[in-house]
Amino acid sequence: MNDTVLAVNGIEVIYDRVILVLKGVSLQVREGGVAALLGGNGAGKTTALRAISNLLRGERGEVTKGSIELRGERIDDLSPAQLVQRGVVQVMEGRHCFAHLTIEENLLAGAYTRKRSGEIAANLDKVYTYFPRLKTRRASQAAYTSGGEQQMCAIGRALMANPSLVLLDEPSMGLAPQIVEEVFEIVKDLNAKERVTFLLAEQNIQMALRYADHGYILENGRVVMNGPAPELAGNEDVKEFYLGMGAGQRKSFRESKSYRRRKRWLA
Ligand SMILES: Nc1ncnc2c1ncn2[C@@H]1O[C@H](COP(=O)(O)OP(=O)(O)OP(=O)(O)O)[C@@H](O)[C@H]1O
Repeated sequence: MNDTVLAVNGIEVIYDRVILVLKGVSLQVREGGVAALLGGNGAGKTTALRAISNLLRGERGEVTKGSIELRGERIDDLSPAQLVQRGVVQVMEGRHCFAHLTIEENLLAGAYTRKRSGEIAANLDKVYTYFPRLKTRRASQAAYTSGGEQQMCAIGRALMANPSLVLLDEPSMGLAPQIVEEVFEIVKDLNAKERVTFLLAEQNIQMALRYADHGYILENGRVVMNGPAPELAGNEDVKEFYLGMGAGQRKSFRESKSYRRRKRWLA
């Protein structure tokens, strides 16, 4: 049985017609899974998510090769709004709540694809069940809530559209470790109880690998390694280069010892 919900097949992304940022990225996300796209600053994680949710055009970016499929159907030409209708919602990096609206108004803004008020009320209740902090802060203006609450609001707002696949860009950004953990625990809960599939982009590789079931390590626009999360977390190269557990500083993942050894094997 093929349980792949999202398949990205060898995509190339170019910004401003000349800046080649993704150089043939492929990945799969299975239905009900939590996949993590991992890598440092500028690796191309956000670009990959923008390509999937068709948000590149506003950035003068373009997918120039490859294809993207949702449950076996090409979605490359669908608008972000059509993607939301199909259950694909992106939570952008940096939270992007409407600062002057209250938390509840922000959440309701995420329900614009829903027509029935009963359904909207039920979704709001569901969001408050998963994010009790948001319920407490429902009447507060988003600008005056904490970074963690704003991140929760951004995820909650995405959930108001009843998504089956959430693309979550750097949920840990700028948050204290304890709050990051709280956010990831909620993601885990939503995944387990609501069967929401997640593709998350993260620099916090250690944390992401604790919650994801599969990871893709992106470096300089290419997937340099992928595998089940526990395997990646235990991998010597990953530990050495990304988790800071090895000796010495390396400039690139490609320089870590066994990666080079493996390349020779594969050559
Ligand atoms: N709109 C743009 N125009 C030109 N180049 C861009 C644009 N957006 C991103 N880039 C470049 O693409 C590369 C990948 O950026 P991207 O934001 O996808 O990386 P990232 O892995 O998400 O990193 P970060 O965690 O810092 O956001 C970087 O070199 C960046 O400078």
